[in-house]
Amino acid sequence: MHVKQLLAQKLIPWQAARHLLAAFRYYSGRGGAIAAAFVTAGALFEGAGLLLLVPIIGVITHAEKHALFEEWFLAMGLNAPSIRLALLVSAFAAVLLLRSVILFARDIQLVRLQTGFVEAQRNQVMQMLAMAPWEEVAQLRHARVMNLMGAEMQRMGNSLHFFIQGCVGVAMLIVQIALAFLLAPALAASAFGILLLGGSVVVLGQVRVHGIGTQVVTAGQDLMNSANSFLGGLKTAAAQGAQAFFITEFAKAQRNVLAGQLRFAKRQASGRLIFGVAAGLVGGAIVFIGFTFFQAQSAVLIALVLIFARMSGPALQVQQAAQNFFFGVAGFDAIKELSNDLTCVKVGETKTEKPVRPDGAITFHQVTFRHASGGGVELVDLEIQPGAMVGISGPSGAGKTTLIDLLVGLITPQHGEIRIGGTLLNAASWQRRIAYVQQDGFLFHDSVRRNLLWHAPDTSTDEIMNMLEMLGARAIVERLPQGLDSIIGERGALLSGGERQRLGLARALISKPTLLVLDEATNAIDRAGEAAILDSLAKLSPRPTIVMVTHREEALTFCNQCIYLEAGHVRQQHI
Ligand SMILES: Nc1ncnc2c1ncn2[C@@H]1O[C@H](COP(=O)(O)OP(=O)(O)OP(=O)(O)O)[C@@H](O)[C@H]1O
Repeated sequence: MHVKQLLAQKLIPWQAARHLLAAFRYYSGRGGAIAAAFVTAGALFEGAGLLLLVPIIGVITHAEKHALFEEWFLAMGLNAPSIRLALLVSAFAAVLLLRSVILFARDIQLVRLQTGFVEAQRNQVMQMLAMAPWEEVAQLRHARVMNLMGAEMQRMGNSLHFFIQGCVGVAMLIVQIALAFLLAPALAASAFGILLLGGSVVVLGQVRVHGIGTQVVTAGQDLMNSANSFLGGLKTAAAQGAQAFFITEFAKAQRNVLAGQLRFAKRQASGRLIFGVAAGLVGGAIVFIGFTFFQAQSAVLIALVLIFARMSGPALQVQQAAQNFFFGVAGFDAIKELSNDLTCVKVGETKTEKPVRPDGAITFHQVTFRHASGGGVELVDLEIQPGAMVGISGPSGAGKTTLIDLLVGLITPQHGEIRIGGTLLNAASWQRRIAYVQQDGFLFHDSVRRNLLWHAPDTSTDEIMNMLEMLGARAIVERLPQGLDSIIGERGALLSGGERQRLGLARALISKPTLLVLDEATNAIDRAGEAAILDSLAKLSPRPTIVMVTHREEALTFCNQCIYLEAGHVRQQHI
């Protein structure tokens, strides 16, 4: 009834566990078979060591001889106890040595598999995120991804670690049980009867921890979200003296994580307590039942007590492993959930495409794209000639960014079509010729040089400096302590907004794009500076096609095609 109830209520996540183990088996392949061989060998050597204890105790206590070894000793003509003991102890030491070597190799192989699997999962998620359609990625909470890549991956790794430990424990138990039956079948059977009865109830009651695991996943995401918001809004909060809000939010999220972890730790500790008590009771029961009902030989009785005492280790290991495994499976659930939310595109599907050379015009024919919110663009007709400088303007929410996203292939038209030189836009090949600069740029915590060469690693220092000169950024870089090799902080935090935008533009131009897209990419630069940059862009020869979104009238004077959008429709177009 108890088991049925657990299955019906899905308190134990069998399916998630099966998925995790299937993924692990697929990953580990031959390495898994090697690990299994080590685990088995380790358990067998452990058993061999225990088995040797019986004659050793027999010789030491001058007790009854055990038939298993006695026949062998007689056949070899070995009768002196000291010789027998020397032989047995040497064999015991050799077995222990071999066992230690096997356990060493086993542990290394298991850690290799476990960490390798986590690494493979991380790479897979990264690839999934990088290749998924932009509309889907745009909806993801960053905190969810960060929490998944850090804490949940770690927990999934732990879950596997404990699964492996559980397998090791089971292998040890099987050998020890076999040994107990070999030595005294009837006595071992009665001891196991007691053990199985109590053990199954305890184990099933104790592994119901998946709910706690899921609670910790949610709490972890909240914690990460809180930390993200804190870092993002720190300057605003500091300027307004509102840091207390972030601190309270963070503390609340942290309390939830701790509460989940504490609940789990309590469950674990109670499991250990129950096992401690049970182990003592079983040991006592063996001695009592063995002596009273089975008149067991003392050497066998001592060996059995030793075996059972040793079994409590692996048995506890199995129980705790099951708990930790199901607790950590929630981490794998979170990864699966993310992959369900994203459309998977294989890397191979895109890499083979040749970059498109848009010798002809870019044409939009009756293009419509509506976001889930209802905003977007509708029935847009456009033609952009190669080398044109196009300005897109319109009020906030008019659909300018949506139009740009369609142009660069981040989203696909729900109606109508976009053609490049007469061929339907193929995002994978088209995007390799595009440089896209946003308002807030995309600078990472690294040197100026590495930020600029992100897309064109072979560019020479001279070329970089010329480009910076053209964009009025040479002096900015020369002022920095290590010039091009100066670190510019997280998202370029050590530079001004205008300086960041100039570097963003430099990076775009260094990649020599066919289409340069500027989404309010110069709005933080003073008007004179912006005019100088746009003038330089207009004079580029050969000039890429430039499409820029801007709110500034002056910027539009540099364009030879202006598109005015309103409520998702092209209202005016001047060529
Ligand atoms: N990912 C999205 N999901 C849902 N709605 C969106 C999404 N992106 C944009 N929208 C909505 O679509 C409309 C057009 O947005 P878009 O970003 O294209 O406007 P915009 O002209 O670039 O505005 P702004 O000048 O303020 O940047 C807006 O109403 C916006 O709320």
